[in-house]
Formats: sequence, C-alpha cells, structure tokens
Amino acid sequence: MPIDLPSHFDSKPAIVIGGTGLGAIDGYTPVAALHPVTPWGKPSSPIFILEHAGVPIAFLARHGLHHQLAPHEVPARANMAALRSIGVRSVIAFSAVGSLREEIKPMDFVVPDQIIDRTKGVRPFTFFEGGVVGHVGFADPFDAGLGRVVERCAAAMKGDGVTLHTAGTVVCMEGPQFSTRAESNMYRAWGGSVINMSALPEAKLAREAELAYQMICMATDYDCWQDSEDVDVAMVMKFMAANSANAKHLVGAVLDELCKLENSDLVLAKHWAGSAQGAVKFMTKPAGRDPEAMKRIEYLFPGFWAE
Ligand SMILES: CSC[C@H]1O[C@H](OP(=O)(O)O)[C@H](O)[C@@H]1O
Ligand SMILES: Nc1ncnc2[nH]cnc12
Repeated sequence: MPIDLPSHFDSKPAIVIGGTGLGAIDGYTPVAALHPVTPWGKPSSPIFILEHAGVPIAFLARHGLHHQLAPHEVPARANMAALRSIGVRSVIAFSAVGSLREEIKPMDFVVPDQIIDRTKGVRPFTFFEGGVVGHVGFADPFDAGLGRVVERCAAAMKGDGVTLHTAGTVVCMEGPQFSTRAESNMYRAWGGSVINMSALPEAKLAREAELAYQMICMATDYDCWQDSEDVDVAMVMKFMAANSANAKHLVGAVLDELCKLENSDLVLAKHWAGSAQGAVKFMTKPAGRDPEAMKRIEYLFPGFWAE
C-alpha cells in the first residue's frame, strides 16, 4: 500500500477492515493515508482510505505495516479511538486463529459470537479510568447485525469444502507463545471453538467507543490438542496465504452488502449510539473527575461534557 498519499480526507469512511493476512483489498483504490494522534498515542499504522464506486473504506494494519507489533503491543486504544475520530462506526476485524474443534478445518472461516478472555491484564483495556469510570455491557461481545451480513456473504468464499461457521467462541490468549497442550485441551473442555491473541481488548474497546464490531476468524491450524502437527508460525503463514485470497473475496461481498442503503443505520452503528456515554455519565461525581480523563472522553465523544 503506498504511503505517499494525501494525509486528509473530507467525507466520512463507513467501514474499517483490520487484520493480519489482509494487506490490501482488491478493487479498492487508496485515496488517502491518515495519521491521527489520539490521547492514547498513534494507531498501529496509517489509516488508509480506500474507495470503491464512490464508497470510502478505512483500512488499518493491526500489527503495523511490517507486522512489527506483537499482540500485546498493538495499541488497541489508539486504534479504536483513531477510527472513531475519523468517522468510522463499524469494524470488520480479520484474525488468523487456531482451531479447537475437529470440524473447523484449516482454511475454514468462523463468525464468532462469544469470547473467553485469557489475556493477562498486561494490555491497556479500557478508555474509562484515571478519574472517569464507566461500565459497558459485554454479554454479547460481537455485533449480531454485522455478523448476519457476513453470514449472508458466505457464498463468496471459494474452495472445495471450505466452510464459514456462523457461530463460535474465540479464546483470546495472551501469547506471544502458543498454548501448552494442557491449556489447549482445557480450552476445548471450556467450549472454545478457536483461539487467537487479538480479539481482546479490541472488542471491549470497540464497545466502549460505541462501534459495531465483528471479528472474522480464519483457521490456520489445529493448535496442539490434536494428534496432527503442533502449530508453528510456518504453518500459520502457509494457510494464511490461502486464507487471504478467500478473505478478499469475502470482504468484497461484505462491503458490497454493507454499502446498500438498507444497511446504512447498521454501518453508522446507530444501535450503539449513547450506550457507553450513558454508562459513563453518572458514575463519577463531578468532584472526583480528573480534568485530563475528561479531555480523553471528550476526544472519543465530542461535546460529551456539555450539558
Ligand atoms: C502468527 S500466529 C499468531 C497471531 O496471529 C493472529 O493475529 P491476527 O489476529 O492479527 O490475525 C493471532 O491473534 C496472533 O496475534
Ligand atoms: N494456535 C493458535 N493460537 C493462538 N493464536 C493463533 N493464531 C493462529 N493460530 C493460533
């Protein structure tokens, strides 16, 4: 992706695609590279604005342009805040995952509906701290409306026997090392379907930022619970090469679908508007509010403190 592009863009991009193994999206022309700086620092990469038939799309590389950020180094707060600040309200996030189920084969895709948090608290995971407290609901961590759109586009995927599974639980582990066999078996016993290192805190921060968020998982291996080969990076990369072609087919179909007028409220995440702001507004009494924390909230939600 070229980076000597204009650094401003006037209209609001509707949708963002983030994730490993998806460095470009065919059929979309890059028109700008944005470099926002947020109160939580800079995002993982420039945010590229791509255009397809007049529709703007924002694209962010989760691990940086050169995959230089380990999962625990991804600046997820800056990523979600920057996306919101440029007008993005819905996020389709791609992720390479290990399969914890026989029936989820390498190269299959999963549209998960649940997460089990196995991160270790070393990643900053909330916008609401340091003098302004808020508690958002997270019972259903993904956006069901976006999930349904992805499911409807399953036919765009190519390959004999490649399946798109329409539900599943992602176990998000800390990494960067892969799991032990005992852990892998425990996650299976817990009901995990797939495993990655990226779903959190991204999904939590998307919820706090009132973004509609759906992850699309691309299976690359059977982790280490099975009798077959244990996961390693070479295996992940081999299947990622195959997966990324399918990811591009799927993403094209999902974007075409989301660009339809009937989906405009979904893309603007109107159903999430006000949900986090309501959870923050009345928690911390004025005497306990920290002015810097208040400014950070104002970055996310301009006009928040104006009564
Ligand atoms: C290279 S294997 C582990 C790595 O792959 C996944 O990254 P992403 O979710 O950005 O596709 C996984 O979460 C780990 O970070
Ligand atoms: N087995 C695995 N564990 C964690 N993250 C992964 N990403 C791809 N495969 C993985």
